Amino acid sequence: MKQIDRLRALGLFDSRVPRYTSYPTAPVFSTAVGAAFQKAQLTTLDPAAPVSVYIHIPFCERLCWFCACRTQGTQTLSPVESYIGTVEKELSLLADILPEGLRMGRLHWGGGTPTILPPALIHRLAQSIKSAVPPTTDWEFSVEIDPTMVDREKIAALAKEGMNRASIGIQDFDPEVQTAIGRIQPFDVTAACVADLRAAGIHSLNTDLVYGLPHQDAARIAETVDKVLTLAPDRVALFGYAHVPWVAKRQKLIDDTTLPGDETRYHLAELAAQKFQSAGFANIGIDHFARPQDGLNLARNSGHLRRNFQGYTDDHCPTLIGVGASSISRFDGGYVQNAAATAAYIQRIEAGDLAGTRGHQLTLIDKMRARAIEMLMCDFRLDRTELQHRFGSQTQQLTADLKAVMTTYGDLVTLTDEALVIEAEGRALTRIIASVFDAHKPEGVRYSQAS
Ligand SMILES: C=Cc1c2[nH]c(c1C)Cc1[nH]c(c(CCC(=O)O)c1C)Cc1[nH]c(c(C)c1CCC(=O)O)Cc1[nH]c(c(C)c1C=C)C2
Ligand SMILES: C[C@H]1O[C@@H](n2cnc3c(N)ncnc32)[C@H](O)[C@@H]1O
Ligand code: MET
Ligand code: SF4
Repeated sequence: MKQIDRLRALGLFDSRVPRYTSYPTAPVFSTAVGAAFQKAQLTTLDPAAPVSVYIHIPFCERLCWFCACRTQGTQTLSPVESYIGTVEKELSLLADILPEGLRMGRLHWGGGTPTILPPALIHRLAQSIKSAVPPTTDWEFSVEIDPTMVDREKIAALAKEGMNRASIGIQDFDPEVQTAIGRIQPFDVTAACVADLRAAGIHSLNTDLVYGLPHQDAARIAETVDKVLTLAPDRVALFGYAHVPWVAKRQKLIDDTTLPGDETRYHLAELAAQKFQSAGFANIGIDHFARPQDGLNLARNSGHLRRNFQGYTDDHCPTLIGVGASSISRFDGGYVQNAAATAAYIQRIEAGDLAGTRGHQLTLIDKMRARAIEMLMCDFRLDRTELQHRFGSQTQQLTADLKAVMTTYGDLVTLTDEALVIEAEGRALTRIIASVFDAHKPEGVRYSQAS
């Protein structure tokens, strides 16, 4: 049987499984966990362990039709300015309850489009964050940047506040693909943005690409990859297009008859991956590539690669504090998500409350399954020895799942007393294999395709 037919028979094109940027995944969160839990977790943080901070900016000037991120369109700055005022109030609520001496090891601004902020607002927001949670001396500050919505002044403002990593959205350079996703982004504009970021001292530059977009074919994705290579990024994310118009309503603007079929989609991903490998990039997890000396590859090589809401990371801070509408915090005890709609978030903060509305309290078994799934997503290897060391006899709970994986995926995986390993030919099935260890699969949630 051809490899692709074998993968098809095992459900590659029919399975609908999460991307496991957390376990349990966000759709499983319940309203039983909210602001009270958030407050309890924040007040009891260990001040000696630096935290990561994520700031969500849910605004874009343009709304790309393919995009599944939580964001809203705006043509004026007034809602953005008033939102930043609310974020500052949330930061001061946090400062009131966080333990004395706590430091920020990582800061990430995402969205939406953080670069919709003019320089004055960039400075204001950065200062408010630093006064709520002062940075460590070796902190990292990364920002998601839309090359069509940024200029030298904004980059200079971000660099002055300490930005040392950046991630730019590219998706695809082909004009017909860009038209079909409602996102026009000339190569020249992107290249100028990259030059400005490098001149500002960015040492780790990521580019986001998407395969499976309307009208994409082998020649077009190959040309996009060649153009991306001329920009010399340090990291590349190559996401499979998630067509979920029932979640992201704006995707209804995409004519689904122009989407590449399952096999084409698979070959587009393979082709792009091969080109990045030939250019010297290392494979990172299921959908990232990194230069050998980039932190992401160093983390992978030393077994320190982790998965969080932004995808793969070398962040080692145990706690993530999410600030802004819909942002998710991760504490040792569990996850809390702020009110998702911007209006509801503003109402909560302006009333003087924390904005947590949904979440999940982690049991010991959840933590073990979370780590098992993270290891498969990061290393294609579930290290039984590590789990045994951390979770003792609880690991027996995984025996039936390990057996089920062996029965179904047979020669694509290897099971020993030390580890379950997904072999190279089986890696396309990683999300599906990880889902065997998911004990919280929700009823009625329709995830995107697994390939
Ligand atoms: C920044 C971009 C994206 C974020 N999520 C997605 C992208 C591309 C993709 C995505 N997330 C979800 C789905 C649907 C189910 C699936 O196919 O896996 C898709 C296509 C689910 C999801 N992820 C988060 C939440 C809250 C949900 C539930 C759906 C919803 O209510 O939106 C977590 C989450 N996703 C993103 C962020 C910034 C985030 C946490 C704050 C962005
Ligand atoms: C933050 C990054 O998420 C990716 N992104 C946004 N929407 C989708 C989607 N529907 N499917 C896959 N990737 C997506 C883009 O590459 C963006 O730059
Ligand atoms: N909004 C930016 C862009 O599209 C960053 C990636 S999408 C959150 O380029
Ligand atoms: S891709 Fe970026 S710019 Fe486009 S809608 Fe999504 S967040 Fe906004």
